[in-house]
Order: sequence, then structure tokens, then C-alpha cells
Amino acid sequence: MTELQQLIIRNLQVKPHINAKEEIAIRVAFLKDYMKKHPFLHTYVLGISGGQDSTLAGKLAQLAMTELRDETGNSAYQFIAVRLPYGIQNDEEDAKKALEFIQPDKSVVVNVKPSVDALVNELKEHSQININDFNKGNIKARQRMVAQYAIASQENGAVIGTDHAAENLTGFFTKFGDGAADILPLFGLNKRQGRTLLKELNADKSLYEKIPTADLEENKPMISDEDALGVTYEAIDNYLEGKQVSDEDRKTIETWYKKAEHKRHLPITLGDTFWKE
Ligand SMILES: NC(=O)c1ccc[n+]([C@@H]2O[C@H](COP(=O)([O-])OP(=O)(O)OC[C@H]3O[C@@H](n4cnc5c(N)ncnc54)[C@H](O)[C@@H]3O)[C@@H](O)[C@H]2O)c1
Ligand SMILES: Nc1ncnc2c1ncn2[C@@H]1O[C@H](COP(=O)(O)O)[C@@H](O)[C@H]1O
Ligand SMILES: O=P(O)(O)OP(=O)(O)O
Ligand SMILES: [Mg+2]
Repeated sequence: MTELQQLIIRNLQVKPHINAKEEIAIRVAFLKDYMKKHPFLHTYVLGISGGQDSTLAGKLAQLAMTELRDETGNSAYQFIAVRLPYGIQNDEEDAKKALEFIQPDKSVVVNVKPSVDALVNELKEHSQININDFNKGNIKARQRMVAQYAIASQENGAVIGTDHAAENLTGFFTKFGDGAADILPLFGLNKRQGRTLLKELNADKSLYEKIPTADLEENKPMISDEDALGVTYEAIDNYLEGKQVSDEDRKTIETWYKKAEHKRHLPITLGDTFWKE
């Protein structure tokens, strides 16, 4: 293992082996403890896409809130699941299936299309800035963040993020879009470990075998993360577990890692030196 691989594994706190039951218990307890420590907070808010990560984070949040209600008798503790389609979602059936599995206390749907289109049109008509399809994708992700924070602010809530080690490593998230959140219950897990947790939670196979996609680009509908990244999650997960990967995969993974370093820091200040290294 190279020094960089060791450093990344240490920073992202990935374990080479996990006990799924234990990991579920630790993460549910984390979500409960955070609520208990902050009496102002009563809800967790999370966008449910129908993908693996939000299905898992949503289930953990619902388990946490159910236990909190049972333990305290306080019915204000609620998990709010948010569907956030851009118009009609390509994989809407998967999002519905995820909600059936999670059984959230509350579920709302916010169509982000009108606000995304309004901004894109405003930039075009009044500033002559033509947003391309890829950048529009990132606006969708940021608009989803705005919607979740709007709900959290009204409902004494905290926004859950679905960032985990495999996404963090590659920077495969929109900065201040899906990358913006208050609490990250999947921290330290790679993609296959997340799948193992969903299996342990008795999720339907289709929910954890689903091909990961951000589905942000209209020109490339449902393009898989793996196609966009040029490397498989199998290789990323192996790398994060300290295993050997091919030279080509290592190069791709480490290039993404370095390129995304700025996303792992708060806005760069005069006192920061990380970007010089
Ligand atoms: N597959 C899809 O459907 C799809 C579509 C869009 C985005 N994505 C993915 O989402 C992620 C987001 O894309 P992205 O990273 O291009 O956009 P991003 O918005 O997350 O990050 C780019 C922004 O970060 C800032 N930035 C860039 N380099 C910087 C640096 N060195 N220092 C400080 N700030 C810097 C700039 O403001 C830039 O606009 C990517 O992983 C991308 O592949 C996927
Ligand atoms: N269509 C969506 N509805 C609700 N929430 C969504 C949707 N698409 C994405 N999200 C949220 O963003 C994160 C990241 O998604 P990626 O597929 O990793 O880009 C996802 O976990 C949802 O919380
Ligand atoms: O973040 P999600 O839930 O959309 O999962 P995936 O990244 O697997 O699409
Ligand atoms: Mg997804």
C-alpha cells in the first residue's frame, strides 16, 4: 500500500472489515445522540432519490426517530423524507420503493424544475450566460439542498447528507449541493459496506443492487457513476479497504482524490496551506 492510500484510509476512517449489525447500531445511536444533545432539534430531513445511499441513510434516520419517540414519549421527533424530482424523475418507481422500505414519519415532494429553470433562464435572458447541461446538473443538486434546508428551518430540523467514503474519495458530489449537510451517518463506509447494511436491514435486493447514478444530466440520462468516474466502485472499495488495485485504477482514483481536495475544506482563507501541497 502506498503512503497516499494509507493516508486516505486513515482520513476517511474506513474499516477493512465491518460487522453490519454493529455498524447499524452505532449510526442509529449517533443520530439519536445528536438530537438529544441539541434540544432545539426535532427532525431530520433527507432527500430520497431511490438510490442506495439515501435509502440507507433514510432507514437509519427513521429507526433513530422511532427509537427516540419510544424512549422519550415526545412525538415531535420525526423523520421527513423529501422527494426532489426535476420534473418527472426517470427512476420514480425506485424512489417510491425506497419510501415503502423506509416508512418515513412524513414524506413530501418538491419539484425543483421551476426554480432550476427560472435561474437558468434568468442567466440566459438577462446576463447572456448560457448554462450547459453539466453545470445545470449541479444547479439541480444545489436546488435540492435549498429545498431541504428550507424544510429543516421550518421544522426544527437538521439536514442529513449521504456522503460516504467512496464518494468523498472521488469528490463525486456537488460542492454545496448534495455535499452540503449537517450530519453524515454514512461517514466511513464504502459502497459495498453500505450495501451490506441495507441487506442486514432486509431491504429488497433491487434497492441495494441498483446501479449508482446522480442522474443530473439531460444529455446523459441515468449515466452511472462508474461511467462518469471511469473506475468501478469495486476498485474504489478495494482501495479503501487497503487492497491491491491495478495501476490504472489507482491513478484514476488518486487523480479524483487530489482534484477534489478543495471540496473537503471550508472556503480557502489566507491562513490555509493545504492547497499549496
Ligand atoms: N453524472 C451526472 O449526472 C453528473 C452531473 C453533474 C455533476 N456530476 C458530478 O457531480 C460532481 C460535481 O461536479 P463538479 O465537481 O464539476 O462541480 P462542483 O460544483 O461540485 O465543483 C466545481 C466548483 O468548485 C469550485 N472549484 C473548482 N476547483 C476548485 C479549486 N481547486 N479550489 C477551489 N474551488 C474550486 C468552483 O466554484 C467550481 O465551479 C462531479 O463529481 C460530477 O461528475 C455528475
Ligand atoms: N431525485 C432526487 N430526489 C431526492 N433526493 C435526491 C435526488 N437526487 C439526489 N438526491 C439527494 O442527493 C444525494 C446524492 O445523490 P447522488 O446520486 O449521489 O448524486 C442523494 O443521496 C439524495 O439525498
Ligand atoms: O445518493 P443516492 O441515494 O442517489 O445513491 P447513489 O449514489 O447510489 O445513486
Ligand atoms: Mg443517486
